Amino acid sequence: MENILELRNVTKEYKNFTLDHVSFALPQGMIMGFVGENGAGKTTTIKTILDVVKKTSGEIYLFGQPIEQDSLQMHEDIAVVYDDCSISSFFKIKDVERMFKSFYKNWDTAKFNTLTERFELPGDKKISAFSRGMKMKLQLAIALAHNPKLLLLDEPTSGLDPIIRDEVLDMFLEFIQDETHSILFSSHITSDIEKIADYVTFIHKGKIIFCENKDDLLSHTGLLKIKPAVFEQLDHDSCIRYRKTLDHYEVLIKDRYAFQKKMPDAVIDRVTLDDIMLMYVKGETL
Ligand SMILES: Nc1ncnc2c1ncn2[C@@H]1O[C@H](COP(=O)(O)OP(=O)(O)OP(=O)(O)O)[C@@H](O)[C@H]1O
Repeated sequence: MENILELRNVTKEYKNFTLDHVSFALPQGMIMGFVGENGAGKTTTIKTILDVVKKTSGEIYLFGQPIEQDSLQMHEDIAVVYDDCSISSFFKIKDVERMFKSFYKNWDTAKFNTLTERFELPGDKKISAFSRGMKMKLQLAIALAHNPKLLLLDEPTSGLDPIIRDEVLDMFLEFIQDETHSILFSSHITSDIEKIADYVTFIHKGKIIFCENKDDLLSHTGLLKIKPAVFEQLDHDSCIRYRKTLDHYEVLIKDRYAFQKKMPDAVIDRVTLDDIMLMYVKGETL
């Protein structure tokens, strides 16, 4: 399987923040969820891929080729959606259509119209009168209407109500159906990532903590609650992080099936992405 996007040791140094040797690969036909707390470096990573932010060092490969500096802003095969809408607030939908039609060779007016209708975006209002959710839907319609191969989405579902969010997630799944399209999307709504992502990449303070197959991650990782006496005897290799509460310990277990064999009586709970992130950020290593 080819990688549609690959970052190798990408670094960006700001005064008070460093994107620190970020490496991960997104295979063709896959969706990668990009998670991390506020200020972890998700937007900076996405902007670095697009060369909107100049990387300090490292390599980025798109469609198997190293990216050419300054050539990406209007790349036909890439669409970007940021969490803030930069389209002129004086425009109406027909102006947006006219502008993007002139930018993109592969622009599909029929698709754009179908999407704006599906999203119930009003043709008679200026963008300035659009709600946050409406602006997000407009950006998604633009992104999908120029038939890109790679979608880079920064918080694409924030501000959308649950019904539209569900519809948008289904559209993302439709988008990758032919196995030649891929999506990298950052989100704080981890249930969205659990629902549609094939891979999860977790960034913390500018460093990649893991990039894993989502199903493997969620099925193998487990949460163990134990008394202090049992905690003292734990095999360190099985544990990722632990937290001490008033009367017991919570331990994030790397492979709950292997661990269960070693401790058949242990009760190991399934975890969510939120549990995993919380333990990595707040927990301690053994
Ligand atoms: N132009 C800039 N100059 C200096 N520092 C910056 C600049 N842009 C971003 N940063 C810093 O880089 C860090 C990472 O920011 P970034 O926006 O990438 O985080 P994020 O993971 O997308 O956060 P959020 O989830 O809140 O959107 C922050 O500390 C931010 O202040």
